[in-house]
Amino acid sequence: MTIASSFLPPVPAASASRIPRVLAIAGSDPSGGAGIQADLKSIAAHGGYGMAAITALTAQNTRGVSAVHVPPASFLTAQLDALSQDISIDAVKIGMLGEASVIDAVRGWLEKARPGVVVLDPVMVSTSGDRLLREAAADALHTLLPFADLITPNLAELAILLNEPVAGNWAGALEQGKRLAALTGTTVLVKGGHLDGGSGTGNPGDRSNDGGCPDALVNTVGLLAQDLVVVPGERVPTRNSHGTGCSLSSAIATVQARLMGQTGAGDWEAALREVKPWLREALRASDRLDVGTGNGPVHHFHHVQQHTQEHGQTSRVPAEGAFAAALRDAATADLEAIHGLDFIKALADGSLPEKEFAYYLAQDAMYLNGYSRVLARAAAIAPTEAEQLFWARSAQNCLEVESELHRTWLSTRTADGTLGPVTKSYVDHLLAASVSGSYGVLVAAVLPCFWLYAEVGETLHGQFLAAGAPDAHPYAVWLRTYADAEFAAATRQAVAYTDAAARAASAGERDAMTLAFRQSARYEVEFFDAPRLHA
Ligand SMILES: Nc1ncnc2c1ncn2[C@@H]1O[C@H](COP(=O)(O)OP(=O)(O)OP(=O)(O)O)[C@@H](O)[C@H]1O
Ligand SMILES: Cc1ncc(CO)c(N)n1
Repeated sequence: MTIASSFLPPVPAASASRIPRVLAIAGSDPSGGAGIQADLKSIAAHGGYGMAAITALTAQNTRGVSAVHVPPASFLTAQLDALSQDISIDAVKIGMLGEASVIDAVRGWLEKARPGVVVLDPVMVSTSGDRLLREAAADALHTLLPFADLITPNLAELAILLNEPVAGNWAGALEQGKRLAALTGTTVLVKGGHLDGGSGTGNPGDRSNDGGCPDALVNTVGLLAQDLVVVPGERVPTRNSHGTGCSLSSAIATVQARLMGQTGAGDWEAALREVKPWLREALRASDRLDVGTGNGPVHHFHHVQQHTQEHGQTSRVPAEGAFAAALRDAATADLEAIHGLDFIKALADGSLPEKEFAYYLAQDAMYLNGYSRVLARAAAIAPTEAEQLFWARSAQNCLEVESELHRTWLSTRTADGTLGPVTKSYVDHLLAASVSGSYGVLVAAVLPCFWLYAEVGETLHGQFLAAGAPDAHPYAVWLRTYADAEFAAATRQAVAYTDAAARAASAGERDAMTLAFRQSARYEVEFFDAPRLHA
């Protein structure tokens, strides 16, 4: 076998849906947010098969780089040769190179292997401000640029590559991008991550300004539909921007390789438009990772459903809002049943006998006393202080409403003070949920009293207003106060906490939550029907 033929990769089987094989030639970030670790996650997140030839080892975390070790460049060549002798590589992403000998090794390999897609992220300085490329290696890097199909410098790297001051604004950065494209004959992606779009503090890792975050593709040789394609983007207010550059370049390389496989031609603009929203959501979801105390990593797999393990069985964690939406669906029939009740219809049109209204008020006061104790129990076992405070406040509110009922509505009425059968069953059900030991089951059980009450209130209030809010209506005062904006806000909060509890729960616990919620929703119907039966 000749030396040259040993570099010829096996002919790939033609298939439109082939998984792109993407090689990252980059440094290691042991904290997992940047470097090859980020590259492999990004490649996988875009459906590629990731490979990694390591140029350098760094000792770093989310606060900074404390040491860099560059193994002999000949060993990098050995890694690269091992890959290209065996595997067809659809795309290469190049990241941290460290020093000139490494750059020479990569260039030597690219000359032989000629991969179809080469994206070069000219990594020089980390987010934390630490050098990842020796100053003396800048010239060597220039010799590598013409081998790239896409170069992805940030604003500082763009300036260094051109030997110019850092652009003061986006227009200046685009001009620099054009100059670099002309100089290298390559397409340049100008990244807006470091633009100071608003109230940012200017600290290296602080992206917390409120301007946009555009990126732009620039070239001068007709590889794009236009010389300049600006892709606008929303700026995510987070300091978790560690590795955004690495993640973006690997993702683009992967999508470009996929497009090449599907259509035979790449499309940088399409690749960028696909990757940018993914990166935005990865930044948005970064808090969920809770990694490190500095500039944390982005959540590469934010779009993948989380799973929980229970009794050796894996179950899907519902997407945010999905559990609450399912509960709401389950309660639709109950809500319709409530609106069909004689009690509600008569309350709305004013024909409700006073005796039934008085019964309802007296039972409501008794119910609220029990409900308040159950809410206090939710406060006691709440997982966060915000939730503790919310349930404690709700418990207090209930007691205040109860005493208000006695002070005003009930003081002038004669109502039977004995606990009615529906009130007793409903409160017993809530008390059972409160000793179930599950916070999720407890909050699901108390939710219908917020949710259905708020929705019934809104409908009745709306009907009352639509009828011209007649003062002569016997229950006018009651109906006027029924729809309360503060209560509606508390209801939304209770729904959100229940949804979050469901996402943290096991599948079995979620089922128990659903059951507890449905039973309470049923009791809401019966509670409104009780005056007709028991007054
Ligand atoms: N706060 C943010 N909100 C939205 N997008 C962002 C934000 N910060 C960076 N980006 C995007 O991340 C990508 C990388 O841009 P950036 O200019 O940060 O590169 P970089 O400095 O090379 O990254 P790194 O932090 O990994 O060194 C770009 O697509 C940019 O638009
Ligand atoms: C290994 C490595 N490569 C690139 C970067 C740039 O984010 C980093 N911090 N670490």
